[in-house]
Amino acid sequence: MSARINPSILSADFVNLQADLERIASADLVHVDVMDNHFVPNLTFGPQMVGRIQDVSPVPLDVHLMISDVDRWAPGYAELGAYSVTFHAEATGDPVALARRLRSIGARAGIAVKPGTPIEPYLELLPEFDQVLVMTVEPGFGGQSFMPETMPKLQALSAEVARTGLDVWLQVDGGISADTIGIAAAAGADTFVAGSAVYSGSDPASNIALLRAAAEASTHTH
Ligand SMILES: O=C(CO)[C@H](O)[C@H](O)COP(=O)(O)O
Repeated sequence: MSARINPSILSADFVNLQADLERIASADLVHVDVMDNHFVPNLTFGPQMVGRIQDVSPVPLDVHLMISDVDRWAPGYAELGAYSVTFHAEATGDPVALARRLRSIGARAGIAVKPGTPIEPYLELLPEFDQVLVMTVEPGFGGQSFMPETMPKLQALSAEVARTGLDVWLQVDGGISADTIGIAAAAGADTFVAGSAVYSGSDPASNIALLRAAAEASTHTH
């Protein structure tokens, strides 16, 4: 497996964002955390800012919407050219309709689940999605500890992907570091969001390489 590493710009310097985007040019995608201070108790930015990130980013955008009223707002992120748009299962009554809308605009459609949300209702819907994001912390803030109790959800998803042969990426987000990435990879994740672990220290490119190697080593072992 080739592990995808998507740095989260929640840990970047918002005042020097263009420079911090250029420092992660070796990443697969840039993970863009949109928060509305309603769905989660934190606030980042909206479509205008994401549009400018899209203009200058050296890698395509993996937009993670931690917002309410997602049926209204998500299509706009696809329209501005995001490579993928992920919304929370908890924020919509009709995830299939929204995923179809995102795909019709040209974005990859992703569905995310908080740590307390079961994955079983979504397993049979997998053909409707390009990626599933299993949150490994409560969404809202960077720098939290990885929750290993979320791993059975990845194992269930991974088994379903293997059974069906679908090309659905399995993403984890929260507390991913060189110490924890192998746990998620062994459980079936192939796409890894990391904020603190990428932007801590002076060399994000080395951190990305370290995370990629740790994920791939664990996948080959298991
Ligand atoms: O979605 C997020 C928070 O809700 C962030 O992407 C995530 O927390 C990344 O931060 P870290 O790697 O430091 O845990």
